[in-house]
Amino acid sequence: MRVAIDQLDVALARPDQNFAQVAADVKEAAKAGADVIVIPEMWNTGYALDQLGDLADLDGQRTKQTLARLARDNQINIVGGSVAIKRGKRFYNTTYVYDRTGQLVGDYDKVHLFGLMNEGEFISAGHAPNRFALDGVKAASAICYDLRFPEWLRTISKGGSQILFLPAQWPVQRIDQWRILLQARAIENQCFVVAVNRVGDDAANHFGGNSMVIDPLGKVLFEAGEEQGLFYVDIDPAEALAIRGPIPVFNDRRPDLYE
Ligand SMILES: O=C(O)CCC(=O)C(=O)O
Repeated sequence: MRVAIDQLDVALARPDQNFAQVAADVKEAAKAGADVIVIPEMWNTGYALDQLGDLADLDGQRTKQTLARLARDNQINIVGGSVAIKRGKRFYNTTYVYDRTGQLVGDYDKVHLFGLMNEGEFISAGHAPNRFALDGVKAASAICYDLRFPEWLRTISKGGSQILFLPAQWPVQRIDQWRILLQARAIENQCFVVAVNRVGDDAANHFGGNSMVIDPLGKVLFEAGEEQGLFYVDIDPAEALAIRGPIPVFNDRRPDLYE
């Protein structure tokens, strides 16, 4: 499976510019033979939280139409990062996943909201996991701060997930924690981790990229630098299944003791 990492710079409060960038990147990734492209967190608006009333995507309609068409026209699976949407009277930080036929196969509202960026004052939390399959490969996804909650990533990885996708806007000053947490989640859940962070700045933060692909033994297969770009990594998702035989941590769990 060829994974395209779309380490883009999100233009704050400029959805039109960001939609154009994502469309160009999806087309380029498909031309390069990628099977799936992964986009960062909140790529439509950035963390323009106080402007969501004007900027959030109503029911995710624009995002869903755009990603469905891009997936189908370019025959590529899309893990659509996340976007700011409005549903009813509330705002959410939401992922949409499309397969290469243009079918919506997964959606997810970020479960753990990040107080340090005042996210919970503006956005409502989700309650449900996002598990899906792309080309027959089982996968799950979460968003940014969710990474700090091993219980949640264990929960969503149950059921044989071979890849965990994690779109993010993770500031540069905590990038050392990002690396260690991503490796730990890969090892403990015996799955590939594909984590895609943005680059650039908003009013409060500098984002350093460092998007990563990690194998189920915790080995770093790829780590980007700070530059904006599309990066490609080939992985074999069957490796996640192979290592579960000798060390069957999912079977050896003792939920009677800790759940
Ligand atoms: O946990 C962190 O350090 C970063 C989290 C974050 O930036 C987010 O969830 O948007």
